[in-house]
Amino acid sequence: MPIAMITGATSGFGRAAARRFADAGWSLILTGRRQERLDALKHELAERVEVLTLTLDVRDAEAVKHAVETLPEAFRGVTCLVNNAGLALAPQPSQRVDLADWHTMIDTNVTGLVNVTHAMLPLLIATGAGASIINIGSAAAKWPYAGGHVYGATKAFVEQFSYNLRCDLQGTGVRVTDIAPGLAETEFTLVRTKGDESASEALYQDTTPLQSEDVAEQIVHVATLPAHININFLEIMPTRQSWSPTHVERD
Ligand SMILES: NC(=O)C1=CN([C@@H]2O[C@H](COP(=O)(O)OP(=O)(O)OC[C@H]3O[C@@H](n4cnc5c(N)ncnc54)[C@H](OP(=O)(O)O)[C@@H]3O)[C@@H](O)[C@H]2O)C=CC1
Ligand SMILES: O=CCS(=O)(=O)O
Repeated sequence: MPIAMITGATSGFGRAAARRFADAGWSLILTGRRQERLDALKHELAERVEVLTLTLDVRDAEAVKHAVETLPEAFRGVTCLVNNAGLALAPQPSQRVDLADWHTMIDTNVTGLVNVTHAMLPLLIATGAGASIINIGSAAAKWPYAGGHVYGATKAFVEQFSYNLRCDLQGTGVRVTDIAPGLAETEFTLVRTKGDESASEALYQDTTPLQSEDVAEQIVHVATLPAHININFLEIMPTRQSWSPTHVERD
């Protein structure tokens, strides 16, 4: 059976992708910091598929390296790495942001993603044809908005890193895709606002955001394409989201 390793499997897209991969019969390596959520997901899925959970903070390069190096033999033949763990913080304008929040986004969305990718490359290259790395970027990589500051910039990194990685991996059979969702209803806004449930509810109210399952469906679709096909970039928005005009300041 093919194996998917998913970072950030305790919530949102990552958890939905775990369920969707399980529907397709894939074995799973599920990671995140919240052990109890990993346990619950393993309990849910382990009757159907093989599941290994790793309590892991992607920002900790040594811990990531050690976890990958000590993967049990049965889980080393990874077919798909889903680099999904990530977050936004500080929805306020740059001039009112705590520097620590910018660092946390960079440490997670950029450093964490490269930590996991670097550790996993030998395994994915050993798998070869049909293997893939799916990086979860964001529409915020391309479309600026007030309060997007470092978050959008980290996702622009994810997009360009994905393309550059593709160049290096040419000839190995390993594919690379940046999936860039727009507005999606997960715990994302609760994290961004540090627990403001009313702000989270207000953002998704009276519209039709993407759901985790919509993004999970695309992740599994990309991972299960024939080995000769590489989707480079896949931006997904709700039908009810499009682009705003630029803002003009007036007296
Ligand atoms: N929702 C949206 O509108 C969009 C989200 N995205 C991106 O999708 C990805 C998933 O977000 P989403 O599902 O929406 O949000 P959630 O908050 O629901 O899930 C985020 C996941 O990331 C994990 N995570 C966060 N920090 C770390 C860390 N340091 N180490 C390990 N795992 C971590 C969390 O696990 P735990 O806390 O247990 O560690 C959790 O499982 C993110 O990269 C996000 O930027 C992109 C576009 C749109
Ligand atoms: O990546 C998340 C989507 S948005 O909140 O930046 O639009």
